[in-house]
Amino acid sequence: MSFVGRPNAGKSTLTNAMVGTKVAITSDKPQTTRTVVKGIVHRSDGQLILVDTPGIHRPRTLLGERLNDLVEATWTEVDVVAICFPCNEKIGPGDRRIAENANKLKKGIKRVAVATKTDLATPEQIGEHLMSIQTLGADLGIEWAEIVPVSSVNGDQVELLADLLIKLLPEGPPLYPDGELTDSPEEMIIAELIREAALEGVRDELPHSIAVVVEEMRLREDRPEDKPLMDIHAFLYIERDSQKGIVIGHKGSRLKDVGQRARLQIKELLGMPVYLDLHVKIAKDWQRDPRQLRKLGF
Ligand SMILES: Nc1nc2c(ncn2[C@@H]2O[C@H](COP(=O)(O)OP(=O)(O)OP(=O)(O)O)[C@@H](O)[C@H]2O)c(=O)[nH]1
Repeated sequence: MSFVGRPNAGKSTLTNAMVGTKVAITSDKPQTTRTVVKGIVHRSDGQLILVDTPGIHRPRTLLGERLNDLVEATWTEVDVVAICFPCNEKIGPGDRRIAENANKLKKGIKRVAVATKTDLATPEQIGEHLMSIQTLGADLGIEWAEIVPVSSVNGDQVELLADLLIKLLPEGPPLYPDGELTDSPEEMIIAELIREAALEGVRDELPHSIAVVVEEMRLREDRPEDKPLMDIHAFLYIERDSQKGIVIGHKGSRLKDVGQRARLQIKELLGMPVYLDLHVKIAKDWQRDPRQLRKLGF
């Protein structure tokens, strides 16, 4: 199944809350998610495969177009599409467009509405929000299989959502081995963790300009077996020379801080200490350049 919704609706946070571990990075900047991440929830009554997708938006760059295409391609592969409508924001034209698109999907796909971020709204606001979702469904002729309010931050109703979603899935053999929580390669998760750390505290256009690629990752040689160390070399790409100063900070302080925060997360992921070598590079206007996009994995 797949969570969809406009940027910042809380899709990645909900994916992580359901999987119980961080498989997708999150931030308060819209359009953080750039890849399709699969999170797997293992339960006694079934396996729920969550496909976290980039938020749908009006594309302004080639990257934006590619991301929208990716989402629409995902929609054809799933059994359930759950549209996220954050409770702290009114339902707007963006939500409507997404719901309309979801409605064009093939007949068998079930539609679920998830009212996210309930912790940010009063019970009255949540009530009104649920009514608006109902009305939107009626307007567009969408039959919601469920409408579920949740909070990923305090965990409210997250378990219930998993119960309801599993019931909507067709019966079949498990698709992933027990214990596997994501299908993303380790290098990709690591690059994402670095990007997440780099997004903290940057503003305006800069969050969109940042891309991270892990160039090399290998166990340090000559280490005792019980004291492994992973060497990781990564590049943090930006689009313009003028962005360099902000990312690196005074005497490299900001980059150092980003590296430190990312390193702790990577250490937790890999279960071993990590040496992270992080360099900043310029890939001029990469969001609009097909060649650069390819190089960066889009
Ligand atoms: N208070 C509260 N904040 C939430 C909740 N879920 C998500 N957020 C916050 O909302 C922001 C966006 O969350 P994401 O999960 O990154 O949203 P997304 O829909 O994946 O966003 P894109 O990647 O931009 O498409 C982050 O700052 C989250 O911490 C929630 O249940 N409660």
